[in-house]
Order: sequence, then structure tokens, then C-alpha cells
Amino acid sequence: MKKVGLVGWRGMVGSVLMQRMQEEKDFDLIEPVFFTTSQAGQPAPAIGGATGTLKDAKSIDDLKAMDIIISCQGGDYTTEIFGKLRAAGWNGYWIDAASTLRMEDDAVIILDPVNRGVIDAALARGVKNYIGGNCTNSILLMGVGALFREGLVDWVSSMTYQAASGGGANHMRELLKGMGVVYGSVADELATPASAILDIDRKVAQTIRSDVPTEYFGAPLAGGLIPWIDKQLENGQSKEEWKGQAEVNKILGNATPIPVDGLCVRIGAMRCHSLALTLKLNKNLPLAEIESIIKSGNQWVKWVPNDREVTVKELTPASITGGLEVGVGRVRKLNMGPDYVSAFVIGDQLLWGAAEPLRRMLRILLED
Ligand SMILES: NC(=O)C1=CN([C@@H]2O[C@H](COP(=O)(O)OP(=O)(O)OC[C@H]3O[C@@H](n4cnc5c(N)ncnc54)[C@H](OP(=O)(O)O)[C@@H]3O)[C@@H](O)[C@H]2O)C=CC1
Ligand SMILES: N[C@@H](CC(=O)OP(=O)(O)O)C(=O)O
Repeated sequence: MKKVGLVGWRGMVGSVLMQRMQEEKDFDLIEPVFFTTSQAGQPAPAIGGATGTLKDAKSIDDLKAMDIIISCQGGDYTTEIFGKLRAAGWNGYWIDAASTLRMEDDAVIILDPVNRGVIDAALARGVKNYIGGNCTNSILLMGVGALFREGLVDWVSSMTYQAASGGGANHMRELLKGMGVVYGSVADELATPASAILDIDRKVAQTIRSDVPTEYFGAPLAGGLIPWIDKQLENGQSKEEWKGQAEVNKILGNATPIPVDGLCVRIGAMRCHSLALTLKLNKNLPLAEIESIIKSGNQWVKWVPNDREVTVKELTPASITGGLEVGVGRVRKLNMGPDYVSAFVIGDQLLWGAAEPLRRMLRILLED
């Protein structure tokens, strides 16, 4: 059995990964070894039959004994350790959730239901680094990847609505605390049906401006939104927006890049990322054909007809959260012309957006 080192297993992404690996019985096929940056020597978790103690995630010698390492520890860890490990002669497979290595020439961005061909070709050439994509891009391609596969997309504008989980556990907590603060500021008035709504609104606006916690997001998210995610680039894009075109084309293995651009916005959802897309197709296809192509993408596409009643029930974070289905709906022709099509895509940011592609890559390696 292959020795698989697990780093970052107790973080938010890592915990979702552990849960999925247990559900899919991945631990039956490996010898797991648990690492930590802060608790070396403490008992290993009772996951997957592991025994013994946690190993030091900074010990190159211990890491070198692994056939495969999966890291959900974050970019700083990858930056610090990966180069040293390779320099020490380690030739195992490195699977990582962090963005650090994604655009490196010797790394593949993994999303096997969409790019299994790219992954297989890389394995055949001896590539050893397999990196999970940015959550928004993975969800975009899990939803409408089949339109790209069929060569139908001239360009896509992707306007995103990204959940708090994308920032991490503390960001999710801050959102919830903020919701509580907002509610608390008008709880009495809300209990009194006769109270004036404009008075409530004034108090809420004041609370959002001054009392909602902003330590992690840098701005109030509860009761609002933040139209910027990640660093600022010189060309005016945010780093999150830049990743759209760079990663989508790398995932697909496109020699000629398809333009992908739009604005990325943080909203007060917990862990579902959504995208409102404008797709410029290179053909005037009937909607029924577009529907059948999108549905053919993969088994997790959940097609939602462009109908009000079903959309408000099925194409929402409340419906999608915690599951592997990626909702695709609001598909219609836009006024711009018959080749312009809208779509709303929504997926769980911690599953397809982070953990699931990693465990599936492990399975691919174990099949080899
Ligand atoms: N959040 C996301 O949605 C996405 C994240 N990623 C990548 O994954 C990385 C990890 O993200 P995320 O899981 O959110 O990070 P977390 O902050 O939840 O976990 C990272 C590490 O923090 C340490 N840690 C310290 N205190 C605690 C605690 N109380 N509970 C659990 N862990 C603790 C653990 O390491 P130790 O045991 O060594 O102390 C853990 O592995 C990101 O940096 C990013 O690179 C990628 C895609 C999406
Ligand atoms: N930046 C993403 C989450 C993330 O971790 O992305 P990446 O893996 O590309 O750094 C978000 O905030 O929603």
C-alpha cells in the first residue's frame, strides 16, 4: 500500500477532505500518515485506521518517506517546504489545495471530470505535481465545462458571488457574528410590528457602518457585500479575477486562450460560490441543444430549468450547500444577440471548490 502523507487535515478544507475520504473508503487503499505544523508527537487522529503520533510537517526526512503527499495546509507551507523536499531528492506525488504551484510548468491543475485527458497525459510524461484549482474556476467548469469541451465558447464574462468560506473558518465566523450584531441592534423593534421600517433601516445602516466586525474581511460583510477578492493587480483586476482566464485555460489545456473575465464579489453566503455568466458562443444553437450539451458535462451537473418556481428552490445556496451537485440554470438567450447566452452556476466551495479534486487525484494515482 502507498504511504500517503496528509498535511493540513484538521483545517477547514482538510476536514472536508477527511470526511469525503472516509465516505468513499479511500483509507482502505492507503497507509495514511498524519502530519502537523503545531502538534507533532500528539496522537494521530482515529481516521482511516491510523495509529501512532502526528509527524512534524516540517521534517523533510519524514516527508521524504511518503509516496504521495496531500497538503491542505496553505500557500505559505507549500512555499516553505515543497522546494526543500524536491531539492532533497523526493520524487513522490505532491497534491495540493494551495494556489502557490498552480501556474508552474511542471504542475497540472486537477479537475478530472473536466480535464482527465490533461491529467493522464501529464502522468504519462512523469509530472509529479497536481494542484487543485481556484474554487470559482472549478465550479464554473464543473457547471458549463461541456460548452468548452465542444469548442463552442468564444469568451465568457463571469460575475461571481463568493461565499465567506473562501476566506477560511475565521471569515465564516465573522460573517455570523456580524449577522448577530445587525439583528441585535433592532431586535426590540422587530418584536414590535408597529415600529417604523425606516427607523429600523437607519439603525441597521449605522450598525453596519460602525459595529459589524471587520477584522478578517476588512469591511462589513453581514448585510452587505465586498466587490474585491484577493490582491490588487496593476491592470485593475483583482488576483481572483486574474485567475479566471489563467486557470480555466490551463485546466482545459488550451493552446489559444479563451478570454475569461469579470468581477469577483464576496457575499454573505456561507460556503456556496455562484457565478452569473455571459457566454458568447460561436454558433446560434437552439436552447434545447445547449441544455443537452451542458447536461452531458458530468454526472454532478444539476440542470435547473429557467422557471421561477424551481429556480428559487433549487438554484440557491440553501439547496446546493454540502453536496456535490453543481447547479446550472437561468440559461437563456440574451438581448445582445442569438449567440449570447446567460447561465447561473452554483456549487459548494469546499467540495468541488477545494477538497474533492484532491481525493479524486489520489484515486487516479492509486489506479495507476
Ligand atoms: N478555504 C478555502 O476555501 C480554500 C482553501 N484552499 C487552500 O487551502 C488552504 C487551507 O485552507 P483552510 O482549510 O481554510 O485553512 P485553515 O486555517 O482552516 O487550516 C489550516 C491549518 O491551520 C492549523 N490550525 C491552527 N489552529 C487550528 C484549529 N483550531 N483548527 C484547525 N486547524 C487549525 C492546522 O494546521 P496544523 O495542524 O499544522 O496546526 C490546519 O491544517 C488555504 O490556505 C488555501 O491555500 C484552496 C481552495 C479553497
Ligand atoms: N480566494 C478564494 C478561495 C481560495 O482559497 O482560492 P485560491 O485557492 O485560488 O487561493 C475565495 O476567497 O473564495
